Parts: sequence; C-alpha cells; structure tokens
Amino acid sequence: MSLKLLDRMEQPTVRSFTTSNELSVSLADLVTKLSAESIEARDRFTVGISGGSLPKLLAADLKHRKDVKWDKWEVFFCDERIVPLEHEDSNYFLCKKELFDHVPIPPEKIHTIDPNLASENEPKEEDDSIDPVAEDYEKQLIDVFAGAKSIKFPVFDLLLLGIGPDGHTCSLFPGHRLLDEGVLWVAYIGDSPKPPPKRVTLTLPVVNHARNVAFVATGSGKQDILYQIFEDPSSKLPSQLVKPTNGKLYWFLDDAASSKLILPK
Ligand SMILES: O=C1O[C@H](COP(=O)(O)O)[C@@H](O)[C@H](O)[C@H]1O
Repeated sequence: MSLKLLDRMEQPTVRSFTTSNELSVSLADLVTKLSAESIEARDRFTVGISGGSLPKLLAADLKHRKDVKWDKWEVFFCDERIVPLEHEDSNYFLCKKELFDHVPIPPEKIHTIDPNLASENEPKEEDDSIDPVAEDYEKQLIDVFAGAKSIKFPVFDLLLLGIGPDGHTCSLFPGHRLLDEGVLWVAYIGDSPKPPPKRVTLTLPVVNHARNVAFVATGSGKQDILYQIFEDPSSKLPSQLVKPTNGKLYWFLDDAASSKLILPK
C-alpha cells in the first residue's frame, strides 16, 4: 500500500465505488452490521451523524432495510448549526428529510440541540467554546453515555463523518483552536469559516474514542483534499487528526473523489 497515511496508524479500510449508489449500499451494509453487533453487545446502537452530503448517501439504501432494530438507536449529530430545527441549514432537518421521516427511530432517541437557548443567551466572546446550546447538548450526551457514572469521554458505536474541501470534519476547521480541546465533549464555535458561523461540534477526543468512525466523501471536488490527507500527513488537517484510539476507521469514497489516490486492488 503506497498511501503514506497508512504507514503511521492501524490500517483503515478504504473503499472506492464506481457510483454513489454502490457506496450507499456498502455503507448501509456496514451500518446494519454495526447496529446488530452493538445491540447484541449493549442493547443499543449509539450513532453520530454529520450533515452536508452525508445524510443523502447514508439514507439512500439504509432507509429500505427491514432488518434494523430502529427502536434501539440513539442518534446524535456530529455537529450542528445553531439555527431553528426546521431551517434548511440544520443538520437535523436534513437528516429528518433523508432518513428519520422514513424509518421508525423513536423521536425521543433523536437528540437535537435546543436552538432556543441561543437567542436568549449569546456567548460573550466569539471564541468562547462553552455556550448554553453546547452545554445543553453535552448534558444530553452525559445522560445517555454516563448516567450517574463519571466517564472521561463517551464511546460511540459509530460516528459518520463528512469531509469538507478544506479538510474540515464535524465543525472542526483547519488551524482552529478547537482542535486543541481536550476536556469538553461538545464545543461551541462562533466563527465557523463555512456559514452559518455559529455551531456546536463533537470534539476530537470524542471522535477518537468511538468504536467505529466512517468518513464518507464523494465527487471530484474532494480529489485534492483527499490526496493531501493521504499523501501529506504533516498537514495536520482536522480529518487527519481523526485516529480512533481503540476503534476502526473506514473511508467510503467514490471513484471521482479517490481518483488521485493509489488504492490497493
Ligand atoms: O458544514 C458541514 O460540512 C461538512 C462537510 O460537508 P460536505 O457537504 O462537504 O459533505 C459536514 O460533514 C458537516 O456535518 C457540516 O456541518
């Protein structure tokens, strides 16, 4: 394998598909398998979903699967834009349209931000990583993952991540001070370079504690950043800092996105 990234960590599984439809089928296979295994082991499936292009690719085949115990899912968002839940920029709204409207996940198991907390209490500083929306969302994670116990970080069964053309993932952007966050589970970002500027995001330690992390990237617009991610480990892009400590890392790409990579046959 010639990919430099792979020299430095446990080998991720990298798959590239001719069509986005094929990618969606394979992604649904993985999600269905991990859901069944997690429910068998822990009686629930904790999953974090990203926004952007991911929900459509995720749902295309998954929403037709009959063999999923949807009532055992606990869904969070890897990042969320601080806008009303019915706003077209909301990652929840996008996931609802693509997936939640088509499968029987109990609504109380879909954990959304409370955007109303934002309008009443704006963070004082643009760069303050704690704000009421982030705090409330972190409390929701604590309820599900820790309960009365004290744990350092939650362990998701699966985090589904997108990747921006600048190498950002979740709402963790290149060079941003949030990349150094080592305590919070959920952080506020008030200066996202990609609009809308106000968001909350899972932090890197949370991502790296997950049992499984799957990146999904399609289209020629992602070619250059994927080349950089795989061939230049020194760039320290947020997506390159995703290295699950004890978990597995998957990449689901289409051939347009992976065309500059040399992938094993
Ligand atoms: O702003 C965001 O962008 C990323 C990447 O989106 P994509 O459309 O390039 O796939 C996404 O993963 C994140 O959840 C979203 O808030």
